Amino acid sequence: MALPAAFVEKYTKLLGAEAPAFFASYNEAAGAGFRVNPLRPAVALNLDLTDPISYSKWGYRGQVNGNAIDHVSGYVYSQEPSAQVVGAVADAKPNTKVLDLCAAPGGKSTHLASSMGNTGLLVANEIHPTRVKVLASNLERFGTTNTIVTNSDPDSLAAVLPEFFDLVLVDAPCSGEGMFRKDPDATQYWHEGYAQECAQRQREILDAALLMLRPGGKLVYSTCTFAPEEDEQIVSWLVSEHGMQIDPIVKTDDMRSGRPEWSDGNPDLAGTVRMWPHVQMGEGHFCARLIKPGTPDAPVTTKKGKKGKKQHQNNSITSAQKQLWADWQQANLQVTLPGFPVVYGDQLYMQPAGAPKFGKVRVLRPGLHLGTFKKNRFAPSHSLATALKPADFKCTVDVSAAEYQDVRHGLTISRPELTGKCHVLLTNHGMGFAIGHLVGGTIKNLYPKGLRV
Ligand SMILES: C[S@@+](CC[C@H](N)C(=O)[O-])C[C@H]1O[C@@H](n2cnc3c(N)ncnc32)[C@H](O)[C@@H]1O
Repeated sequence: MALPAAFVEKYTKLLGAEAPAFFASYNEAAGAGFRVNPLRPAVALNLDLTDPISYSKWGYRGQVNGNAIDHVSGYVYSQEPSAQVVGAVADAKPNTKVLDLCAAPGGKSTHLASSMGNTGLLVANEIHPTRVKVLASNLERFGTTNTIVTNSDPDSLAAVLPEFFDLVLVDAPCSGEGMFRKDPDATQYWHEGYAQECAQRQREILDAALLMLRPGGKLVYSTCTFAPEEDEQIVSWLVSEHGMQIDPIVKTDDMRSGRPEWSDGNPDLAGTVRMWPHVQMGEGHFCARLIKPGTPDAPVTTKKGKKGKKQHQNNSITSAQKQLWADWQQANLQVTLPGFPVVYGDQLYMQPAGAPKFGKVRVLRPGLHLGTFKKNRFAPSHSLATALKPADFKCTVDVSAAEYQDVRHGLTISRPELTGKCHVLLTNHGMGFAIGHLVGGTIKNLYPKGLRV
C-alpha cells in the first residue's frame, strides 16, 4: 500500500528500529474478528471459535458472514480484534449509567450492553443523522433493551445531563491511521497537521464528555489512530487541564504501553494501551481509562423545566393503549415485559429504568421498540424478534435454510398444519430473526422492508 511520504517520515522517527515491521504490516490483510452476543440464549453457532481474543471476553478472530443467521439474528457482532480492547477496558458494570458519546455504527455500544447484561442505562449517542440510524439498527439487531439512542452534538447533550453518568466512552473521530488497511482511501485525507486538527475536535468533545461524568466516574478515551497528538498528548491534556487521573490498564501480550516520551513524559501514560498491527492480528487502536476527581454527592437531577414535564405527559401511555398492549402480550408472549412503556406518536417503546429527561435533544430510540398502535390493534415491532428469547413467545416456527432466505426476501411461509391466529417468532437453527403473523396456515412476513435482501 502506498503510504503518504510524510506519514512514513513521521513514524520512522517515532518508531526507530520497529518502523520496518510497522510499515510491512500495511501490506498484509486486515485482521477480522467478531464477538458472540452474551445477551442471547446459548445455541450452537456455525462459527469457528478456535481463536479467542485473550483480552475480549466474547471475542474471536475470524470472519462473519453478514447474511448468515447468526449475524442477521444478532447472535454475533463483527468487530476487528483491536477495536475490542475498548469495550474490554471500559468493563461497564451492570445497573450503572453509561454514555457512549460517539457511538455509530455501534461496535463499542453493543460491547458495553454485553458487559452490562442489558441492565442499567446505556445512552448511545451519535451526532451524524444518517449514521445514528445505522447505530439504532445495529443495537436493535443485537437485542439491547437497556439502551436509548440519541442524535446530538456533545454540547447539547451535556446541557441536559450534567454529571449524570458513571462511565463515559469517547471513541473519538480521529485521523484513522489504523484504518488504512480496511479503507485505503483514508490515506487520501491524511496530511501533515491533520492529527492536530483532529486533536482540537477531540478536546471539544472531551470537554462536553467530562461535564456529563459524575465525580469519581470513569472516562474511557479511544482512537483508531497512532498519532501521539490524538493519543498520549490528549491524555496529558486531560490530566493537566481537567485534573483527570490515569487508571492503569493491565496489559496482555497483544497490547503495548502508551509512550510517555511521545507526550510530556508523565510515566503514568504507560498505563494507557496501544494496539499495533505489527504486534497483534488487528488494525490499530489507542485506549486510555481515567478517573474524574471528587466523590459523588447526592445525585444531580436535571432541571424540571416546562419542556421536560410536557414531554413526559405527552409520552404517557393511555389506558386504551395500555389495554391493547396487555392484550397483545397475553395472546402472544409467555412473559410480561418489565419497564416503563412510553408512547411517541403511535409508537410504543419500553424505556429503561432511570431514563433522564432529554429536553430538546433528539431521541431516536427511547428504549426497546415494542410496536405500533393501529386502529384498535397493536402491531409488534421487529425489535421483539431479537430482544426476546424464543421461549418468551407462545408460538415459534423454525424455518428451513430455503425458508430463511424466503423470509429475508419478503415472501410468506406456509404451515397448513398450524391453526389459529397469532404473531409467531420465526427462528432458524433456534435463533429468532423475524416476526410473522400466522393466519389460516400462512405466515405473513413482517420482516422490515429496509432489512430485506
Ligand atoms: C470512531 S467513530 C465511532 C465508532 C463507534 N464507537 C463504534 O465502535 O462503532 C467516531 C464517531 O464520532 C462521530 N463524530 C464526528 N464528529 C463528531 C463530533 N464533533 N462530536 C461527536 N461525534 C462526532 C462520527 O460521526 C463517528 O460516528
